[in-house]
Amino acid sequence: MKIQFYKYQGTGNDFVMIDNRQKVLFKKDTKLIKKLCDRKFGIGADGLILLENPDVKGDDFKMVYFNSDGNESSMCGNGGRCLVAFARFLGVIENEAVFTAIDGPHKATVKDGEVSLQMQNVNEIRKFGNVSFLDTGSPHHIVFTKNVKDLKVKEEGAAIRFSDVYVASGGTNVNFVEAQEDDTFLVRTYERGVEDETLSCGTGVTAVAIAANATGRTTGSTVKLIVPGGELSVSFEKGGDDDYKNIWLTGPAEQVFKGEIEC
Ligand SMILES: N[C@H](CCC[C@H](N)C(=O)O)C(=O)O
Repeated sequence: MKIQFYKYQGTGNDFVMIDNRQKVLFKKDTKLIKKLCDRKFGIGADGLILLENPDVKGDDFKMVYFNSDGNESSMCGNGGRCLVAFARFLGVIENEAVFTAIDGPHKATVKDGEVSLQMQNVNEIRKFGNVSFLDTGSPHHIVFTKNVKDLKVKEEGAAIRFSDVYVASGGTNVNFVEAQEDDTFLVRTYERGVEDETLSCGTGVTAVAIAANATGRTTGSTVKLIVPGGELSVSFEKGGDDDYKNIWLTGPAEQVFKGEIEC
């Protein structure tokens, strides 16, 4: 069977995109999805995303996300932004989208080559000294530290991701953060399900921006995140303590190439 695919990347977080409105791909085929994401034996990507017909009235489409280990996973912020760009390329939307992903409904807008994605509200943030933990559609352990550029992210991230604290609940993503200015942070991320450092993590930088505000490390409601793959921004409204809504993740999302693969 030949499958047509498109390759997208958002600040270096890269994805195989498939228009699955005609049900070309069998979702439970973990082995196939893992192979398609393999950087030597397949197309190569951090994840694979299906654009599907909407289940919810009023939606433009549905998002189904798989990590490169082949397993369906929680929300992908950069992937959601790339999916909106893909839907626009296919003519499914113009410059606005409403869709449903595993973590619920999302709105998105496309403007000046950037995609802004509304993320789920946050109302629970656990804080222990320089560590925070919160879920922005995916779980994120955040370490505020120094000299982030010298860290062994894969090693140190895996140790936390597979620690007793998290392993029973399915693990977590791990973000190492260094303040640059009041409203700017450097972030490097170890991603669950990729089991390596990725060049960017959308739900991760969203979690970092909110944790920075919730712990008083930034006073603004728009935060710039510098990741190895580029720059993203996160804006939000703060209600009461640890109560954040109207959260938007903004950044580039580009088509790299398209292809066909026999599988
Ligand atoms: N690896 C994450 C999902 C993708 C998150 C990331 N690619 C993003 O942009 O949010 C997890 O299993 O929790």
